[in-house]
Amino acid sequence: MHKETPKINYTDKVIEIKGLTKSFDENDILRGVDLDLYRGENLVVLGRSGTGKSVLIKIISGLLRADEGIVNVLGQNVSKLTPKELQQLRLKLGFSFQNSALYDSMTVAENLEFPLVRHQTNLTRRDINRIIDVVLDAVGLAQSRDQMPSELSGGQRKRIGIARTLILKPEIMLYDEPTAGLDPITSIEINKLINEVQRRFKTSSIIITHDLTCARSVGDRLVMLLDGQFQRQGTFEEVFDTDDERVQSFYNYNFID
Ligand SMILES: Nc1ncnc2c1ncn2[C@@H]1O[C@H](COP(=O)(O)OP(=O)(O)OP(=O)(O)O)[C@@H](O)[C@H]1O
Repeated sequence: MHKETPKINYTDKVIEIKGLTKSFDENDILRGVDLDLYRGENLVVLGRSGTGKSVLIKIISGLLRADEGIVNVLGQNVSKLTPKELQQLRLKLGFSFQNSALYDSMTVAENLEFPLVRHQTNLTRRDINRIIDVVLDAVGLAQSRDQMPSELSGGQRKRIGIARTLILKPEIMLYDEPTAGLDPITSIEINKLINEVQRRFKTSSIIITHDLTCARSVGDRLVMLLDGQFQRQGTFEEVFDTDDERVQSFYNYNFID
């Protein structure tokens, strides 16, 4: 599947990382990472298990501190922010994580309302309903407003999780393994949704995935973390057009059942 060409502003960096290092005890995980995310772009981050992809996302969102290097997010140096400033910045980041579970005792609409009224206290009931309708429509689940999470399929729950993230209008979306645990057809629907979110909400996104079908269908650009650095980057074809065995084995592994 080829995506429509999105509007990407290659002069406007929403994330800029230079020389980032991070170790845990003797374990050097990130060894001088440079990375840019441009406004409007879907950037796919590939890498084997344990290479530090989640650590990178945690550093971007200020949950972990870098040892060295500069991490600028929406023009702010993350390591220099006060806890309050960091909290403000995090509101502009939307997290779609595997474990971002819905509240089982609340309807879909109540699940969506929860973060909204927590962070925006001046909304009327009519505003809240309108915003819920917009995000439900965006994820194609307008009819599920009053359903309970237990009545939804895995793919539908994933969609509602994304809707709940979109409700605060994030500038940057961070997707961690968006298709993990989903069947191939549902995965394709989620890939389409990621592209739809990019187009409709003008978000810039980092998508961490091992799923090469996902990588190919959502990524405007791909980077691969190898031995603590981004050593391959470009389109899907550019990243995999190499004799580097580490890259080839990553590719081949994906297509072995
Ligand atoms: N808080 C921590 N303390 C100590 N070690 C950590 C901590 N967080 C991560 N690590 C280590 O850093 C390495 C990279 O972890 P990370 O979770 O970023 O991998 P990943 O690339 O996201 O893997 P996966 O694809 O399996 O999710 C692992 O060896 C992990 O054990």
